[in-house]
Amino acid sequence: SYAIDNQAAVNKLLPQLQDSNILGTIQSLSNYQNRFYTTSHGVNASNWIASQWKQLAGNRADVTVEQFSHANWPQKSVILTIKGTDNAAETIVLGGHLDSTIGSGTGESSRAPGADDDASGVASLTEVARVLLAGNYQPRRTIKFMAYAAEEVGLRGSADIAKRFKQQQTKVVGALQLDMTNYQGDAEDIFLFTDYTNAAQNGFLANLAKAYLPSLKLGYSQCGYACSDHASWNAQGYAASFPFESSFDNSNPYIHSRNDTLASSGNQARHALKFSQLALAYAVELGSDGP
Ligand SMILES: N[C@H](Cc1ccc(I)cc1)C(=O)NO
Ligand SMILES: [Zn+2]
Ligand SMILES: [Zn+2]
Repeated sequence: SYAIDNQAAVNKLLPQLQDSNILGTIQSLSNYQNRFYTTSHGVNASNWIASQWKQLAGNRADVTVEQFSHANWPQKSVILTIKGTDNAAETIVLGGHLDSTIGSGTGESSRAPGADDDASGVASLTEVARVLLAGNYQPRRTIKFMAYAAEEVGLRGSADIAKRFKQQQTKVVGALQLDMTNYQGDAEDIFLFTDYTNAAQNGFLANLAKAYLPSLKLGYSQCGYACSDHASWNAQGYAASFPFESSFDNSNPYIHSRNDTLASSGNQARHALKFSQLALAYAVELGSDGP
Protein backbone atom coordinates (compact mmCIF):
# COMPACT_ATOMS: atom_id res chain seq x y z
CA SER A 1 0.00 0.00 0.00
CA TYR A 2 1.24 3.45 -0.75
CA ALA A 3 0.74 4.90 2.72
CA ILE A 4 1.96 8.43 3.38
CA ASP A 5 3.03 8.09 7.01
CA ASN A 6 6.56 9.47 7.37
CA GLN A 7 5.94 13.19 7.57
CA ALA A 8 8.57 13.70 10.30
CA ALA A 9 11.41 12.17 8.27
CA VAL A 10 10.40 13.74 4.94
CA ASN A 11 9.82 17.22 6.36
CA LYS A 12 13.20 17.11 8.11
CA LEU A 13 15.06 16.21 4.93
CA LEU A 14 13.18 18.15 2.22
CA PRO A 15 14.50 21.63 3.22
CA GLN A 16 18.09 20.41 2.92
CA LEU A 17 17.83 20.00 -0.87
CA GLN A 18 19.74 22.85 -2.59
CA ASP A 19 19.34 23.87 -6.25
CA SER A 20 22.89 25.31 -6.14
CA ASN A 21 24.26 21.77 -5.75
CA ILE A 22 22.14 20.52 -8.65
CA LEU A 23 23.41 23.40 -10.80
CA GLY A 24 27.02 22.49 -10.00
CA THR A 25 26.55 18.86 -10.99
CA ILE A 26 24.84 19.78 -14.26
CA GLN A 27 27.70 22.17 -15.03
CA SER A 28 30.34 19.52 -14.34
CA LEU A 29 28.62 16.87 -16.43
CA SER A 30 27.90 19.18 -19.37
CA ASN A 31 31.58 20.25 -19.42
CA TYR A 32 32.54 16.85 -20.84
CA GLN A 33 32.90 17.14 -24.62
CA ASN A 34 30.15 14.50 -24.77
CA ARG A 35 29.03 11.57 -22.65
CA PHE A 36 28.29 9.23 -25.57
CA TYR A 37 28.44 5.54 -24.65
CA THR A 38 31.44 4.67 -26.83
CA THR A 39 33.76 7.66 -26.30
CA SER A 40 36.60 8.29 -23.81
CA HIS A 41 34.58 11.24 -22.45
CA GLY A 42 31.61 8.96 -21.90
CA VAL A 43 33.80 6.59 -19.91
CA ASN A 44 35.33 9.47 -17.95
CA ALA A 45 31.91 10.92 -17.08
CA SER A 46 30.84 7.55 -15.65
CA ASN A 47 34.02 7.41 -13.57
CA TRP A 48 33.43 10.97 -12.32
CA ILE A 49 29.91 10.13 -11.13
CA ALA A 50 31.26 7.02 -9.38
CA SER A 51 33.87 9.14 -7.58
CA GLN A 52 31.29 11.76 -6.61
CA TRP A 53 28.92 9.11 -5.24
CA LYS A 54 31.77 7.41 -3.37
CA GLN A 55 32.46 10.74 -1.66
CA LEU A 56 28.79 10.94 -0.63
CA ALA A 57 28.97 7.37 0.71
CA GLY A 58 31.88 8.22 2.98
CA ASN A 59 32.60 5.28 5.27
CA ARG A 60 29.01 4.20 5.91
CA ALA A 61 29.04 0.40 6.13
CA ASP A 62 25.50 0.18 4.66
CA VAL A 63 26.39 2.19 1.54
CA THR A 64 28.22 0.83 -1.53
CA VAL A 65 29.01 2.33 -4.93
CA GLU A 66 29.70 0.10 -7.92
CA GLN A 67 30.10 0.45 -11.65
CA PHE A 68 28.05 -2.03 -13.69
CA SER A 69 30.05 -3.21 -16.73
CA HIS A 70 28.17 -3.73 -20.00
CA ALA A 71 29.40 -6.41 -22.41
CA ASN A 72 29.21 -4.58 -25.69
CA TRP A 73 30.39 -1.03 -24.97
CA PRO A 74 32.89 0.70 -22.62
CA GLN A 75 30.68 3.16 -20.69
CA LYS A 76 29.60 1.67 -17.33
CA SER A 77 26.44 2.40 -15.39
CA VAL A 78 26.86 3.59 -11.78
CA ILE A 79 24.87 2.21 -8.83
CA LEU A 80 24.85 3.59 -5.26
CA THR A 81 23.15 1.23 -2.80
CA ILE A 82 21.87 2.14 0.68
CA LYS A 83 21.21 -1.27 2.25
CA GLY A 84 17.92 -1.53 4.15
CA THR A 85 17.73 -2.46 7.83
CA ASP A 86 14.91 -4.97 8.49
CA ASN A 87 13.37 -5.08 5.00
CA ALA A 88 16.49 -5.06 2.84
CA ALA A 89 15.19 -7.70 0.42
CA GLU A 90 12.77 -5.15 -1.01
CA THR A 91 14.41 -2.57 -3.29
CA ILE A 92 13.54 0.89 -4.59
CA VAL A 93 15.27 2.19 -7.73
CA LEU A 94 15.79 5.87 -8.60
CA GLY A 95 17.45 6.35 -11.96
CA GLY A 96 18.57 8.72 -14.70
CA HIS A 97 20.94 8.29 -17.62
CA LEU A 98 24.51 9.57 -17.74
CA ASP A 99 25.07 9.35 -21.48
CA SER A 100 24.46 12.16 -24.00
CA THR A 101 24.12 12.33 -27.79
CA ILE A 102 23.64 14.65 -30.74
CA GLY A 103 22.03 11.84 -32.69
CA SER A 104 23.37 9.32 -35.17
CA GLY A 105 27.00 10.00 -36.03
CA THR A 106 27.96 11.10 -32.51
CA GLY A 107 31.63 10.28 -32.01
CA GLU A 108 34.75 11.02 -29.95
CA SER A 109 34.96 14.71 -30.90
CA SER A 110 31.23 15.51 -31.05
CA ARG A 111 30.02 18.30 -28.76
CA ALA A 112 27.04 16.92 -26.82
CA PRO A 113 26.64 18.75 -23.48
CA GLY A 114 23.38 17.01 -22.56
CA ALA A 115 22.69 19.52 -19.77
CA ASP A 116 18.98 18.77 -19.67
CA ASP A 117 19.14 15.35 -21.31
CA ASP A 118 20.08 13.98 -18.85
CA ALA A 119 22.67 15.70 -16.65
CA SER A 120 19.66 17.34 -15.01
CA GLY A 121 18.21 13.97 -13.93
CA VAL A 122 21.52 12.66 -12.62
CA ALA A 123 22.04 15.94 -10.76
CA SER A 124 18.54 15.87 -9.27
CA LEU A 125 19.20 12.32 -8.01
CA THR A 126 22.70 13.10 -6.72
CA GLU A 127 21.25 15.86 -4.54
CA VAL A 128 18.68 13.44 -3.08
CA ALA A 129 21.45 10.94 -2.27
CA ARG A 130 23.55 13.71 -0.70
CA VAL A 131 20.74 14.76 1.66
CA LEU A 132 19.75 11.19 2.62
CA LEU A 133 23.38 10.35 3.43
CA ALA A 134 24.23 13.66 5.10
CA GLY A 135 21.13 13.32 7.25
CA ASN A 136 22.16 9.76 8.18
CA TYR A 137 18.78 8.47 6.96
CA GLN A 138 18.52 4.69 7.39
CA PRO A 139 15.88 3.09 5.16
CA ARG A 140 14.18 -0.21 6.09
CA ARG A 141 14.05 -1.16 2.39
CA THR A 142 17.12 -1.00 0.15
CA ILE A 143 17.41 2.14 -1.99
CA LYS A 144 19.43 2.08 -5.21
CA PHE A 145 20.44 5.22 -7.14
CA MET A 146 21.38 4.43 -10.75
CA ALA A 147 23.07 6.45 -13.48
CA TYR A 148 22.50 4.41 -16.64
CA ALA A 149 24.86 4.13 -19.59
CA ALA A 150 23.69 3.98 -23.20
CA GLU A 151 20.10 5.19 -22.83
CA GLU A 152 20.23 7.20 -26.05
CA VAL A 153 20.95 4.14 -28.17
CA GLY A 154 17.95 2.12 -27.07
CA LEU A 155 17.73 2.15 -23.26
CA ARG A 156 20.54 -0.43 -23.36
CA GLY A 157 22.19 0.15 -19.97
CA SER A 158 18.93 0.03 -18.01
CA ALA A 159 17.75 -2.97 -20.06
CA ASP A 160 20.86 -4.92 -18.99
CA ILE A 161 20.34 -4.00 -15.33
CA ALA A 162 16.57 -4.59 -15.23
CA LYS A 163 17.03 -7.98 -16.90
CA ARG A 164 19.75 -8.90 -14.39
CA PHE A 165 17.46 -7.92 -11.49
CA LYS A 166 14.64 -10.02 -12.92
CA GLN A 167 16.96 -13.00 -13.40
CA GLN A 168 18.07 -12.65 -9.79
CA GLN A 169 14.42 -12.36 -8.75
CA THR A 170 15.18 -9.10 -6.93
CA LYS A 171 12.02 -7.61 -5.43
CA VAL A 172 11.91 -4.12 -6.91
CA VAL A 173 8.97 -2.41 -5.21
CA GLY A 174 9.18 0.55 -7.59
CA ALA A 175 11.42 2.39 -10.04
CA LEU A 176 11.45 6.13 -10.68
CA GLN A 177 13.04 7.65 -13.80
CA LEU A 178 14.35 11.23 -13.98
CA ASP A 179 15.19 12.14 -17.57
CA MET A 180 15.04 15.89 -18.29
CA THR A 181 14.07 17.81 -15.15
CA ASN A 182 15.32 21.35 -15.73
CA TYR A 183 13.58 22.89 -18.77
CA GLN A 184 10.17 24.29 -17.81
CA GLY A 185 8.17 24.15 -21.04
CA ASP A 186 4.74 24.65 -19.48
CA ALA A 187 2.99 26.43 -16.62
CA GLU A 188 2.65 23.10 -14.82
CA ASP A 189 5.66 21.94 -12.87
CA ILE A 190 5.73 18.13 -13.15
CA PHE A 191 4.10 15.87 -15.76
CA LEU A 192 3.49 12.24 -14.86
CA PHE A 193 3.75 10.09 -17.96
CA THR A 194 1.02 7.47 -18.24
CA ASP A 195 2.47 5.14 -20.88
CA TYR A 196 5.06 2.46 -20.03
CA THR A 197 4.44 3.29 -16.34
CA ASN A 198 2.40 1.91 -13.41
CA ALA A 199 -0.89 3.70 -12.73
CA ALA A 200 -0.99 2.89 -9.00
CA GLN A 201 2.53 4.21 -8.44
CA ASN A 202 1.70 7.30 -10.51
CA GLY A 203 -1.23 7.88 -8.13
CA PHE A 204 1.15 7.55 -5.18
CA LEU A 205 3.43 10.20 -6.71
CA ALA A 206 0.46 12.53 -7.21
CA ASN A 207 -0.48 12.02 -3.55
CA LEU A 208 3.11 12.65 -2.44
CA ALA A 209 3.14 15.93 -4.39
CA LYS A 210 -0.18 16.95 -2.83
CA ALA A 211 1.02 16.07 0.68
CA TYR A 212 4.55 17.49 0.57
CA LEU A 213 4.71 19.91 -2.39
CA PRO A 214 1.25 21.52 -2.43
CA SER A 215 2.43 24.54 -4.43
CA LEU A 216 3.47 22.36 -7.40
CA LYS A 217 1.06 21.91 -10.31
CA LEU A 218 0.87 18.42 -11.82
CA GLY A 219 0.00 17.43 -15.37
CA TYR A 220 -0.21 14.18 -17.31
CA SER A 221 1.25 13.31 -20.69
CA GLN A 222 2.44 10.46 -22.91
CA CYS A 223 5.48 9.74 -25.06
CA GLY A 224 3.79 7.26 -27.37
CA TYR A 225 6.89 5.05 -27.34
CA ALA A 226 9.49 3.67 -24.89
CA CYS A 227 11.10 7.08 -24.44
CA SER A 228 13.34 6.55 -21.41
CA ASP A 229 14.70 4.00 -18.91
CA HIS A 230 11.44 3.56 -16.99
CA ALA A 231 10.37 1.42 -19.96
CA SER A 232 13.18 -1.07 -19.17
CA TRP A 233 11.79 -1.66 -15.67
CA ASN A 234 8.21 -1.74 -16.96
CA ALA A 235 9.25 -4.36 -19.54
CA GLN A 236 10.41 -6.66 -16.72
CA GLY A 237 7.07 -6.29 -14.95
CA TYR A 238 8.24 -3.84 -12.28
CA ALA A 239 6.23 -0.75 -11.31
CA ALA A 240 7.83 2.25 -13.02
CA SER A 241 7.06 5.98 -13.07
CA PHE A 242 8.38 8.86 -15.13
CA PRO A 243 7.88 12.41 -13.81
CA PHE A 244 8.91 14.75 -16.63
CA GLU A 245 9.72 18.47 -16.98
CA SER A 246 7.00 19.39 -19.49
CA SER A 247 4.21 18.14 -21.70
CA PHE A 248 5.13 16.28 -24.86
CA ASP A 249 4.16 19.26 -27.01
CA ASN A 250 6.34 21.73 -25.10
CA SER A 251 9.39 19.57 -24.46
CA ASN A 252 12.92 20.94 -24.67
CA PRO A 253 13.66 21.65 -28.36
CA TYR A 254 17.44 21.83 -27.76
CA ILE A 255 18.04 18.21 -26.77
CA HIS A 256 20.30 16.01 -28.88
CA SER A 257 22.19 19.09 -30.06
CA ARG A 258 25.15 21.22 -28.96
CA ASN A 259 22.57 23.68 -27.64
CA ASP A 260 21.39 21.44 -24.83
CA THR A 261 23.22 23.65 -22.33
CA LEU A 262 22.48 25.11 -18.91
CA ALA A 263 22.02 28.45 -20.68
CA SER A 264 19.10 26.97 -22.64
CA SER A 265 17.44 26.30 -19.29
CA GLY A 266 18.13 29.81 -17.96
CA ASN A 267 21.34 28.98 -16.07
CA GLN A 268 19.34 27.85 -13.05
CA ALA A 269 18.25 24.53 -11.46
CA ARG A 270 15.06 25.63 -9.68
CA HIS A 271 12.94 23.40 -11.95
CA ALA A 272 15.21 20.41 -11.33
CA LEU A 273 14.90 20.99 -7.56
CA LYS A 274 11.19 20.12 -7.75
CA PHE A 275 12.13 16.67 -9.04
CA SER A 276 14.65 16.19 -6.24
CA GLN A 277 11.89 17.06 -3.76
CA LEU A 278 9.43 14.57 -5.26
CA ALA A 279 12.11 11.88 -5.54
CA LEU A 280 13.14 12.38 -1.90
CA ALA A 281 9.56 12.06 -0.69
CA TYR A 282 9.18 8.91 -2.83
CA ALA A 283 12.42 7.37 -1.53
CA VAL A 284 11.74 8.10 2.14
CA GLU A 285 8.04 7.13 2.17
CA LEU A 286 8.64 3.88 0.26
CA GLY A 287 12.00 3.26 1.92
CA SER A 288 10.54 3.45 5.41
CA ASP A 289 8.07 0.59 5.01
CA GLY A 290 8.76 -2.63 6.90
CA PRO A 291 8.26 -6.23 5.69
N1 LIG B 1 13.28 10.68 -26.22
C1 LIG B 1 13.80 11.04 -24.96
C2 LIG B 1 13.52 12.43 -24.54
C3 LIG B 1 12.13 12.79 -24.49
C4 LIG B 1 11.29 12.12 -23.63
C5 LIG B 1 9.98 12.53 -23.54
C6 LIG B 1 9.58 13.58 -24.33
I1 LIG B 1 7.68 14.22 -24.20
C7 LIG B 1 10.42 14.24 -25.20
C8 LIG B 1 11.72 13.83 -25.28
C9 LIG B 1 15.28 10.99 -24.95
O1 LIG B 1 15.95 11.45 -25.83
N2 LIG B 1 15.78 10.43 -23.84
O2 LIG B 1 17.13 10.43 -23.72
ZN1 LIG C 1 17.86 11.93 -25.21
ZN1 LIG D 1 17.19 11.36 -21.86
